[in-house]
Amino acid sequence: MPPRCTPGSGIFLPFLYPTLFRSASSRIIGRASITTTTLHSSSPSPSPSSTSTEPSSSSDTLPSSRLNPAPDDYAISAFADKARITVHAGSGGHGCISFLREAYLANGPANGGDGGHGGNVYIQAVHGETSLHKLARRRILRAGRGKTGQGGNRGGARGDDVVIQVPVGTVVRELNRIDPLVEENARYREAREREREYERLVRESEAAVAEAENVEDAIRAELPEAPEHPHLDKFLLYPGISHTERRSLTLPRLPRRERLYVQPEGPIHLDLSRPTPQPILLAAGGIGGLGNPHFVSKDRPRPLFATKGERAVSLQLELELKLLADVGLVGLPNAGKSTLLRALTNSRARVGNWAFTTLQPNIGTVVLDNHKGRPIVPPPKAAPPAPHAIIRDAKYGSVVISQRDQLGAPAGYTPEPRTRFTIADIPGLIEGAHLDRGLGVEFLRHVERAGVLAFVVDLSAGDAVEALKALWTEVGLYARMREDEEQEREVAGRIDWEGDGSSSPNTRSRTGFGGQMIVANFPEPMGGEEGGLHIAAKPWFVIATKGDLEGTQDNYARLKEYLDAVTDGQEPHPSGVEGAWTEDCAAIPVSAIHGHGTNRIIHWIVGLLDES
Ligand SMILES: Nc1nc2c(ncn2[C@@H]2O[C@H](COP(=O)(O)OP(=O)(O)OP(=O)(O)O)[C@@H](O)[C@H]2O)c(=O)[nH]1
Ligand SMILES: [Mg+2]
Repeated sequence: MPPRCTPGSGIFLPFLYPTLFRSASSRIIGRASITTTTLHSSSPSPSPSSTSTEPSSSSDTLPSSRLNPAPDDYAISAFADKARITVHAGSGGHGCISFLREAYLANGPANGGDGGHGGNVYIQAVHGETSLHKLARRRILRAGRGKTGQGGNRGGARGDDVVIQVPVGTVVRELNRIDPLVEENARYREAREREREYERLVRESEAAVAEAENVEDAIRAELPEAPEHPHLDKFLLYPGISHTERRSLTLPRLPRRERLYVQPEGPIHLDLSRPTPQPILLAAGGIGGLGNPHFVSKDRPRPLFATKGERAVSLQLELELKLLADVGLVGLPNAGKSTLLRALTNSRARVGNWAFTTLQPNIGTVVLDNHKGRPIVPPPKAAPPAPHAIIRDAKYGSVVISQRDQLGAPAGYTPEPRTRFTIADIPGLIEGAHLDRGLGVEFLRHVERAGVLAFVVDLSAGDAVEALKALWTEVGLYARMREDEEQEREVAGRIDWEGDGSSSPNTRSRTGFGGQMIVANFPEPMGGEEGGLHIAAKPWFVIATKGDLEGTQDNYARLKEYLDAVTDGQEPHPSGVEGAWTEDCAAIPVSAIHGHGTNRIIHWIVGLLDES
C-alpha cells in the first residue's frame, strides 16, 4: 500500500505554516508577520456553532481519493456499545451405573464412571475488540455440558468453557441470576425437615411400644408414610430396578465434594478498564455426578444408583462499553473528524460535506512500529494492573466483595509495550449536547473514558478559539452532570444494616454491625474535589484541520497564541475547571484531506499516552 502521508515529513517540521515556526524560541507569534503571508485574510465568525456546519467548498474541487471519498464510498462497521446477554454455565454430566460383565463373572463389581464437570463462562477484556455488536446479536452464550460417565470406569469429558472477549473499557453488570443450587438447597431443607419430623414420630411410637407392648400395632398404623430421601432428586436410579428393589433402596448421604471453581457471589459488577491478563470467572459449571463405584460398601456391594450432574447457574448480564478508544476525537459537526480518522488509520468512515455525516462512532487502529518511524509507547512504569475485584453494585446497596486472590494478575506478569492505539471518531457535538441535543450525549460517554482527548477544530469555519471553548464547555458541563449522577447513585446505595440510621451518610465503616451504618467501599467521587476534573484532568491537544484552505493561517496563529497562554497559565483552562490539565496544550495544524501532518499527530498522541 502506498504511504498515506508524505514520507520524510519530520516530526516537528512545520510543513503547513512554516512562518509560524520560524522562531522556535518565542511561543507567542507576532501577528504582523503572519498577515503578510496570508493571501486572503479570513473573517472569523464569532459564533463557531453557527458557521461550523457550513460546507467548505475546497473538497469538491479536489479529485476523489481515499481521503476525499465520494459520500457513498464508505464501509459501515457494525457497532454496539451496549448488549444484554444471558450466559449459561454447563451442567455437570451424570454419573454412570454400570457393572463389570465378563465371561464366567456373573455379578461383576460396579464400574460406572463419573460425569464430567460443566464448562465455565469467563469474561476477558482484550485489545483489538472495539464493539459489543457480536454479543448484542448473539444474546445467549452457553458453556458445554459435562459428558455422562461410561462403563469401565470411564469418566465423562469436561464441558467446553466459553470465554467472552470484550473490548477494554467494558462495564459488566449482573441483572438477574438463576442459581439451581440455591433452589436445591431450599428443597433439601424442606425435605430434611419432613424427614426429621418422621424420625420424631418413629421415636415417639417406639417409646410408646416400649411402654405398652399390646398397643404396638395401633401406634405403628398411625405412622404416616416414610418421606423420600431428601436428596432423592439428586440420584439416578438404575433403569432396570424393580419396584420392590426401589422400595427397599436405602440411599446414602451425598458425599461432600471439593469445588474447583467457586461461583462468584452476586450481583456481579466488573469494570474492565484494563486488559485482563487472565479471564475472569463469571459462571462456574456444575460438578459432574458420581458413578456407582463411589457408593459400594459392605452392606451395599452392588449399588443401583449414581448421582446426577449438578445443574449450573445462568446469569443475565448487561454490558456497556464506556471506553471506546484510547483517543477520542471531539469536534463540531463537519469539522473533518472522519477524514482525519481515514488519514490516520485504515478506517473507511463516511465523509460528507454536511453536518452529522457520522451517526455512530467509528474506531480506527493506529499500528505503531519502528519500521515506519513510528515510536512504540513504552510499557507503563507503574505496577501491574490492579486485580479486578468483583464488587456488589453500589446501586444495590451492598458491601464490596473483593476476590483479589482469584482474579488477580498472574504471577510474573510484566506489562508489554504498546504497539497500537485506537482512535474514536464520534458524531459532532453541538451546543447543548450535554442536555442530549444533537447526537452528543450518547457519545460523550465515550469521551469520558478515552485516555487522550483530541479536539478537532476546523480552521476555515470561524474563530478556532471560540470553537475550542464551545467544545470544552459542552464536555465540562457533561462531566459535571455525570459526577452529580454518580453522587446521587452513591448516596442511594448507602445502606443501614441495623436500621437506626443514626450515623451520618458520610460514615465509611466496614466493621461492626452494632447499629452502625455500614457503607460499601465505594469508589472515590469521580471528579475529586473540583467538579468536572475527571475529564478536564486528561491530557488533550487540538488538531487544527483544513489548514490547506486559504485564510486559515491567521486563525491558527490566534489559536496557538491562546493555547500557549493556557500552557503558561495566563489564560484559564477552556473548560473553566480549576486544576485541569494544561501541561502542554498544543495545536497541530493538519490537512487531513492531503494526509499532511498525520505523523506529527501520531507522535504527539504517543507522547500523551505515555503520560496518561
Ligand atoms: N480542504 C479540506 N477539506 C477537508 C479536510 N478535512 C475534511 N475536509 C472536508 O470537510 C468535510 C467534512 O468532513 P468530515 O470528515 O465528514 O467531517 P466530520 O467532522 O466527520 O463531520 P460529521 O461526521 O458530520 O460530524 C468533507 O467535505 C471533507 O472533504 C481538510 O483537511 N481540508
Ligand atoms: Mg464524521
